[in-house]
Amino acid sequence: MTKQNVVAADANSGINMAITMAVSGTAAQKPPPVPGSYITISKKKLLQNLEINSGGGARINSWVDSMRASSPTHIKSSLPLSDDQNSWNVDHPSALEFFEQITNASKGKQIVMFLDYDGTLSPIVDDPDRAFMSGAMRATVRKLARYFPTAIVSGRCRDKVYSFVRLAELYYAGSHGMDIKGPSKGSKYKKGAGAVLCQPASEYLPMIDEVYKELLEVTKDTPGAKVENNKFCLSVHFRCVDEKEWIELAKQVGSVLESYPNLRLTEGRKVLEIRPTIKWDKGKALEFLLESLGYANCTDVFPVYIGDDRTDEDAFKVLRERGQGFGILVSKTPKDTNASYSLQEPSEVMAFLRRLVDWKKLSLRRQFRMRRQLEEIKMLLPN
Ligand SMILES: O=P(O)(O)OC[C@H]1O[C@H](O[C@H]2O[C@H](CO)[C@@H](O)[C@H](O)[C@H]2O)[C@H](O)[C@@H](O)[C@@H]1O
Repeated sequence: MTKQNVVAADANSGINMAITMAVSGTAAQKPPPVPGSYITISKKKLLQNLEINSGGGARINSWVDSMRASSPTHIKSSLPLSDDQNSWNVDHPSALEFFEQITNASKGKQIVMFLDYDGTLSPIVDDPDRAFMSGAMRATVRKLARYFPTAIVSGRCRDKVYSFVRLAELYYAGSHGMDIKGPSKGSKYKKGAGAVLCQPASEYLPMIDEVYKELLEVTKDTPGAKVENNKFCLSVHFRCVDEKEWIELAKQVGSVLESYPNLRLTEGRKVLEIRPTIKWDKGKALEFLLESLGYANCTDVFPVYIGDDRTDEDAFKVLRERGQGFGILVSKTPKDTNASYSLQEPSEVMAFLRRLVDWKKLSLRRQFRMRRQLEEIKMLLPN
């Protein structure tokens, strides 16, 4: 594990490590995963290693110690952050500071915008039901969608994220991309008039509902735990759970998932995410949306994906592999990422989106002026 990766650990790295150790054995056997990385956990292994049935109390205590030791407050104080920060700034420069480099790279191409919601358009808050985006952000995204096809790609249920964003002219990919719908009105990029375009996990709906109820039941006595039904996937939030209870919560989740081999567990920001094992993620959703917009095999498309979470890495990776456009990671601290640029927080995302709109307006005006001048020159020329 590099120093940079250690510093990058989000505040949920503790439970990350607990689950990783639950999966892979003790801390000494294997290093914890790179904090920015995307982990998929086999429920069987999770359960076995948590030793729910064989009373692995001592081991669990040592996990808790590791969780405490790995939380950013403990690490930050003992590492020279500035070195990491410096190399991070070089490798993932600010998309605001390097704005011209970005727009130059997009010249002659159609920019398509992909925006994650939580932590990108709205600040992270304790209560997931109150993660509202500001009116100013909404106005900015509305303007953005006038100039570029724009999609919201979220782990949340599509209806829920729509109720926060409230812009009918956008594409929405909810449930980590497993529920995609086109703009219902007001978009020149509209395809399929608000139709549901893709729901690759629809057969999982009854199972997800069942697991939701079971998770509600098993976690009901864990103060601060919150289970969120995101339609094709579920979230178990531990942001408000005392660190001492994290292992217990992981056990509770493991005990339910044991009976569902077709579901997998991944992690977000202080949240355990349960979803179908199908090969579908935000990266696949991005590809699907590009295809729906008619840019499947185009070289003149420039997708820009802005996100803050591990699940956004799938989309960053797709862009890197396609060699098209780029990802922007929203983060204040260095993280292991496939994004090319960074922005620190939602307010910077808004500033970046505004600049993009202003830049586009200006270049359209320039194009218009040039066309008019050409027309005038043509008129002056003899036939
Ligand atoms: O893909 P996203 O739009 O980023 O959704 C990922 C998860 O976001 C939400 O949880 C996160 O934001 C909450 C509100 O700020 C915060 O309380 C929580 O700790 C974060 O993990 C959402 O509630 C989850 O269902 C999404 O999976």
